[in-house]
Amino acid sequence: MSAASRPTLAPDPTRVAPEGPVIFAVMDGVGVGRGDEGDAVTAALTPTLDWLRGLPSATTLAAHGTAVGMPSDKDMGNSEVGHNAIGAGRVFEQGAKLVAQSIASGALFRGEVWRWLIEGVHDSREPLHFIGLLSDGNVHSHIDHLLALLDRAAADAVPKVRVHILTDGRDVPGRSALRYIDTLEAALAKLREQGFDYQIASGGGRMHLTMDRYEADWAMVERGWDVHVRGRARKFASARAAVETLYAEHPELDDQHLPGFVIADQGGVGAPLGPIRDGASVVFFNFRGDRALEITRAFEDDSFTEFDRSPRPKVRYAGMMQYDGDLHLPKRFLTAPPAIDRSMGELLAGAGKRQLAIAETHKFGHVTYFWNGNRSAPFDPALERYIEVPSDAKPLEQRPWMKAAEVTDTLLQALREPGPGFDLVRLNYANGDMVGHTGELRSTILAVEAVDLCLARLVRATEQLGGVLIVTADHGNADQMFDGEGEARQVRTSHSLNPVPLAIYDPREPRLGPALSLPARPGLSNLAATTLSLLGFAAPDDYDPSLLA
Ligand SMILES: O=C(O)[C@H](O)COP(=O)(O)O
Ligand SMILES: [Mn+2]
Ligand SMILES: [Mn+2]
Repeated sequence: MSAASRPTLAPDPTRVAPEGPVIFAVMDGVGVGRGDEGDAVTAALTPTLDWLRGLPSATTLAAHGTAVGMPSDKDMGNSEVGHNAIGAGRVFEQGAKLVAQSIASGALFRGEVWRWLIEGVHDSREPLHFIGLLSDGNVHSHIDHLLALLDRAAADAVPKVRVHILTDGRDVPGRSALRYIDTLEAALAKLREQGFDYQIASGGGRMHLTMDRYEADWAMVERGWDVHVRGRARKFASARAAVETLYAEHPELDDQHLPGFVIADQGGVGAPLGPIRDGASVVFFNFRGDRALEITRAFEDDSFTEFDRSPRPKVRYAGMMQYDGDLHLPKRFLTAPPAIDRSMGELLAGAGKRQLAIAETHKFGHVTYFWNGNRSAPFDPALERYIEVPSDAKPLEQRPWMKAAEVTDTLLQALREPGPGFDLVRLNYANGDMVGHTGELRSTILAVEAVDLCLARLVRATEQLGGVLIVTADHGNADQMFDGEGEARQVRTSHSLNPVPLAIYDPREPRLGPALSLPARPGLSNLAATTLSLLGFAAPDDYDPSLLA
């Protein structure tokens, strides 16, 4: 967009921007729990967070369910919807809801992309393949969407379907894969009774294959290519047999980390059921983009060099959604993504303000792509600097400090460079969330403590630079490491439904933080207007209101 056509921001005459930067720190996955045994945030030694939460400007924010555009308040928050709400200052109906609506209204199946996929396999007699995350987590996908697509494929007389399943264990209980496999198998068996050849063809853990994000580990995607496309992995007679065998052989693994497998005919010793060949149609049925972009590029990108795809099948490929609006990935998609426009990043770029976004690899796209409304490119490269601090590929429960210190080092160095400073810093600490997903309580406590050490450095830098510090989170995770109590207690690897903390530290204020004026249910979507206000601007009228009094 040219500078002339960019939306503009009006000044807020009642506010004076600080001399230094507004530093907006997202502690990923650090919610406000119940202070019980499984609350790693309360258990952690966090003197700085405790002090921040004692400021008059501290409160808690809704970060799940309808407050972030999810279908219902039973839905957890997640990084995508959380950072979208933070960045855009409004609540948009998110992928989970848009796909469900489009299926319910039939719009998805009336669209030309669905018809193109179906026509392709009618002509080629190759299967229609579905690849995606098999659970009801509703973070990246929902099994109900897959079931609806299968029914419709049968109604459209597609004779042969192959499903490639990624087991979850990260947005749902750690070992719950069989539940979803049984549901899927029952639906497939029903369709087979009607004469259709519909089968599960391959699978594996989502954190072992296919669903890498932000190019942290391309080898994961290559493993997925081998399993789904080439049909190369250990063979089993059924997905249930695969998962049961892998559970028994690897007592330490949950569903997210299961090795890849293929289903083969002749009771598991014959040919793999579903390699992807020329003429096939392929639907990646996840709606969320971060972990869908790399496999999408492997299918679509002609100048791809990340690994050797040969022989690369010529297929008709579509995503459940478009995953990146700037890069137009994928080219074809079944549901239009939320039309997130005029995010705070775009408005500030339009106002000539300088922004720095920084995180380690695991969360790099959260402060860039998600924050910008699922666009990866800066609005104005002359005004925006995006810094990725490389993550380790090592098990995070063994290194819960992750790269928090390095992120802070790099940030503080950038803030002390000579020349025009940054007006806004967008920062994410991955620890609470990424280590929370391992289900390891002790490691997660350390993860939260590592973040707290960094917050202390941010507090000092804020004072030295004459800035303002905003500390919050995108959703809970570390705050709830168990489900159930007593005998029924289970490790919880997924996010929580808890609210998240908010504190604004402004050393210029007599009570060290601005007075807040809170709506009935303050949420993440109030933070964009709040941030713009701290920077001396009035937010657009359709933004959810600022929390400053
Ligand atoms: O992708 C993931 O790691 C989980 O499904 C959700 O976690 P996030 O929303 O914090 O990324
Ligand atoms: Mn997150
Ligand atoms: Mn998470």
